[in-house]
Amino acid sequence: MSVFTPVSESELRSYLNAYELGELVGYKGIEEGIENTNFFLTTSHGEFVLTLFERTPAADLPYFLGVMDHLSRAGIPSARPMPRRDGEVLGTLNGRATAIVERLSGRGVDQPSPEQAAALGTVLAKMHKAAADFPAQRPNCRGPSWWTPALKELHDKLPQEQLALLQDEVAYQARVDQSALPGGVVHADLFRDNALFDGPRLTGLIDFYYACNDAWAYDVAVCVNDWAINAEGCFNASVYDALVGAYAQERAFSEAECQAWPGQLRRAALRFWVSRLLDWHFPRAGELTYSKDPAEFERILLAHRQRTPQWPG
Ligand SMILES: Nc1ncnc2c1ncn2[C@@H]1O[C@H](COP(=O)(O)OP(=O)(O)OP(=O)(O)O)[C@@H](O)[C@H]1O
Ligand SMILES: N[C@@H](CCO)C(=O)O
Repeated sequence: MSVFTPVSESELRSYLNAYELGELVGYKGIEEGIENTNFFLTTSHGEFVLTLFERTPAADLPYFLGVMDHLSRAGIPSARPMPRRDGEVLGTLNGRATAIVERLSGRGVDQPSPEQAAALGTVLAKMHKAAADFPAQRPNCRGPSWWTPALKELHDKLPQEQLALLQDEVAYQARVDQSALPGGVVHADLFRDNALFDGPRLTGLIDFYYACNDAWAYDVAVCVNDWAINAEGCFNASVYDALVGAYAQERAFSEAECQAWPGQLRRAALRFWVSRLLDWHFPRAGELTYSKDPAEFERILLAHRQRTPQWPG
């Protein structure tokens, strides 16, 4: 259950006075999601999602909401933030920074078909191109300056073998030159639960709260690790081919990206292995939600270190 901050009907009615979204018809807490408090809202004007930001740093919210707004205006299926009467997209409710965005149709997928993976690849490449003129910048907060102290924190929690693997991978990543890779705004967390589908049609990209400026190939690698590789580290060849093939058709990888591809897959695996280890060993006080299994990403990283696929093409 992920309603960390309850909201009463009267609090919500009063909060909605700041918007031009009509009368409240109903609302319901959303159980999925482990970072923020989310509600589905129905008003006389339509369907929306209300988010009370619990963990996301307030200073970054204008960037995230700006990216969503920019992309939805460019025809990418991301939820448009609803402006308040004063023109702002952020408000405060029960002590939390709060936003209302449009509710997108569709549902997440657990086992994507090649068709759905291709739809994701196409939209991801379009998203990268559409955000190329987004003016604001935000560095990736899950890079070397984050995982180096994270490993120190984890030092006493992990067996020597895991620590050695993590340290070796961090050392490898430090030798990779990212500067030659083209990039821009990336989603950076586009797992299966952050894409909504209606059958084969991709109807929504959600949860832009790790979006940042980074290499585009890294964003593709984050997707591949979750969409095309199972928890044992085995590739699903048809999903992989469909995803990267559709991406490449929309935006071809440069020579530098092709060469960097194996390292990007490893970087993406390292990032989520470390964040899951932190969530596992240092759960939030009062946490009621489950932590995701860190070992999945250990296996994925090991698989990449043993036999990484080259970029097809
Ligand atoms: N704009 C939207 N349209 C439709 N459904 C949405 C929208 N935003 C969120 N949802 C629903 O709410 C759920 C939780 O949202 P989200 O994934 O953003 O949660 P979170 O707690 O902020 O992040 P995380 O997934 O990292 O835990 C999603 O799984 C989806 O069902
Ligand atoms: N997508 C992440 C959680 C949210 O950042 C994971 O599966 O570890």
